[in-house]
Amino acid sequence: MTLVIGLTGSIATGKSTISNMLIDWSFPVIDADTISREVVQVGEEAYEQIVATFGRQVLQEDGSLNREALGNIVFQDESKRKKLNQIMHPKIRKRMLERRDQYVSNNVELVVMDIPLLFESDLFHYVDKVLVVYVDPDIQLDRLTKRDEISAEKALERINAQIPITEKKDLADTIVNNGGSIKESEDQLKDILNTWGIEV
Ligand SMILES: CC(C)(COP(=O)(O)OP(=O)(O)OC[C@H]1O[C@@H](n2cnc3c(N)ncnc32)[C@H](O)[C@@H]1O)[C@@H](O)C(=O)NCCC(=O)NCCS
Ligand SMILES: Nc1ncnc2c1ncn2[C@@H]1O[C@H](COP(=O)(O)OP(=O)(O)OP(=O)(O)O)[C@@H](O)[C@H]1O
Repeated sequence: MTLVIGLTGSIATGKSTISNMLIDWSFPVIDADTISREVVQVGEEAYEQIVATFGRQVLQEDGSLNREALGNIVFQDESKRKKLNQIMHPKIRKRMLERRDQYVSNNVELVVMDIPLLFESDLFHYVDKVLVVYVDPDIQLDRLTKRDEISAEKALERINAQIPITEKKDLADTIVNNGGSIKESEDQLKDILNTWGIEV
């Protein structure tokens, strides 16, 4: 039996930091952000639909997607974000589930699905356990502005495009509180996996 863990959080709470630990321990991680980049490669169906919907203003000179330009549009306008989600989410979900099913049919012990919008997109049905990477909202804002070198205003646009991390915390099977040191988070993660019968 494969245990399927849904790893989530909100923007900049530390999902990648935690998923990198799992990758270092050789557990398979299926990353929604990586897949969201695959499905918009030039010539893919989602790419064509994005150009048809948002116009060539969201392309770079070489024709590839200008992520910053598209981000500036969709994080300022919920109806445009919904349009983008309608184009991309079914395709991201399909690829993620195909990869999950491959791991399950190979009977691996554990597979992790790293999905920022696990709750927003109702994807928690596809996993056995939900692990939320939590930090207090003030730390989230501080880390996001520093990591992406953006203003608090821009950071809040992105934060407010998701369910608040304080609410996700209550929906989780368990949380890693990533407000302390990386080592403290790693210790919490090891304990959680051990509780779920996975040796690290
Ligand atoms: C708008 C885009 C082009 C901006 O690209 P950019 O490189 O700046 O950001 P990146 O993709 O690395 O996402 C960073 C974080 O933003 C948040 N985020 C991304 N898309 C969304 C969204 N539609 N709604 C809410 N939050 C989002 C997530 O926390 C994600 O981890 C891109 O985020 C995108 O294509 N989004 C739609 C697909 C999607 O929902 N991806 C999220 C994972 S399923
Ligand atoms: N425990 C920690 N202490 C200090 N800084 C941290 C800690 N964990 C993560 N960070 C930093 O906080 C920022 C956000 O972390 P990370 O990129 O892992 O978040 P994320 O949830 O994957 O973000 P996104 O939703 O954008 O994909 C990064 O700059 C990271 O280096």
